[in-house]
Amino acid sequence: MASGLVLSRPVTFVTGNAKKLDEVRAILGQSIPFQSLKLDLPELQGEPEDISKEKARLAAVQVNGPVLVEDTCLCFNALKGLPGPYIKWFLQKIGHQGLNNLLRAYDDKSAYALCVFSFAIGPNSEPITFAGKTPGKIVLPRGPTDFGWDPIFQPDGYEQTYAEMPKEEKNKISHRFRSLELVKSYFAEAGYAFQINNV
Ligand SMILES: O=P(O)(O)OP(=O)(O)OP(=O)(O)OC[C@H]1O[C@@H](n2cnc3c(O)ncnc32)[C@H](O)[C@@H]1O
Ligand SMILES: [Mg+2]
Repeated sequence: MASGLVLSRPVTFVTGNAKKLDEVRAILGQSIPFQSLKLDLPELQGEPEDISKEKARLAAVQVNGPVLVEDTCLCFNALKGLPGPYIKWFLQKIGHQGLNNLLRAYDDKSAYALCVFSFAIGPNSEPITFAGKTPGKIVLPRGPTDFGWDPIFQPDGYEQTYAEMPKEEKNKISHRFRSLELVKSYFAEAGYAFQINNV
């Protein structure tokens, strides 16, 4: 077997969010074999990369093996990147309308979606991060409301919000897709393979 990133177990993608898992499955296809585990990991406060890395460390301890996690932010330029990693709580408390209201005092409605994947080989390894970004703007909600802030995010160059787009279209341009492109290149360059009986 060629040397490289040879793991004794497949990677486990750990998330508490079923919609993320659906997208990761659709985007990765057969390119990286993985299993999933539903766990709501505690999250640090701070910079997106640090939050994502810490999630990976905690996940690797729980799984005791190789893990992928991600943390997703929605960043308003007028608010210097906030709500950013705290978007989940803002969305839960004030909803789509409240998020629009936050920007009423500003002409600048531009924003970006940021997804930071982290990969850790195991509980004792330093996680590696992969950040994907999609620029856009915050609009009044349009489209189905089944996934987070999709109805209020309209990516640059599109007339539709993420929620209004066919899933395949979102998955070609999304923050998650862009981050996963980097993950895929990393695994391809590292010569990823997993061998059940090795190690
Ligand atoms: O277990 P984890 O993976 O942390 O799942 P989570 O739902 O807690 O996710 P985050 O901590 O990354 O918080 C991101 C918030 O943004 C939402 N979200 C994530 N990706 C999204 C996307 O592509 N479109 C719309 N909303 C999204 C998600 O539902 C959360 O409310
Ligand atoms: Mg979370």
